[in-house]
Amino acid sequence: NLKWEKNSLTYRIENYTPDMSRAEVEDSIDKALQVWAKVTPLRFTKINNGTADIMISFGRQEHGDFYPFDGPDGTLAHAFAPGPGIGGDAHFDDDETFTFRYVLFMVAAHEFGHSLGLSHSDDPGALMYPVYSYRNPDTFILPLDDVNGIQSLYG
Ligand SMILES: CC(C)C[C@H](C(=O)NO)C(=O)N[C@@H](CC(=O)O)C(=O)NCc1ccccc1
Ligand SMILES: [Ca+2]
Ligand SMILES: [Zn+2]
Ligand SMILES: [Zn+2]
Repeated sequence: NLKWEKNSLTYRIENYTPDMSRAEVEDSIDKALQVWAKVTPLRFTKINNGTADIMISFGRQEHGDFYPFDGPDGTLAHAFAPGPGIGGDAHFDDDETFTFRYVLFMVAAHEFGHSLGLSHSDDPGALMYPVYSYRNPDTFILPLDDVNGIQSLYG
């Protein structure tokens, strides 16, 4: 598992989805990062220009890397393991509707698990389980499998 060799990470939201207001997108992203910050020494700082460790963007189909998206459903997003350049970046498929069908907070929390070095879990209750399942963002508690995973890297 590749991991970040520093606890203070920057992130930048490069563009927004038309599905939600900018404030809602920023709030979802912030809350998704706090899920991981709560159980590690990691701290996240938002920057509004320049290159951040975790660059966050919405795109559809071919969007500049070798992993084109696939239209509605299927792949919802992908993120790259810790490292320079594209490492840590998270891309969200803008052909998804990130409000009703898929809650951005849930997808982002999962993607940031990858951005921090986690791969998929075979525990169906885990956030890092490969398939999306809705959980209420206001009452969401990071499952133990994910806590163990992230603390094995940054604990
Ligand atoms: C092979 C990768 C690129 C599949 C991709 C993924 O896992 N991204 O992290 C993805 O979008 N997976 C779908 C499920 C699938 O394509 O079968 C998904 O729901 N990912 C978002 C997710 C998964 C679990 C919890 C919350 C969100
Ligand atoms: Ca898709
Ligand atoms: Zn991409
Ligand atoms: Zn995933």
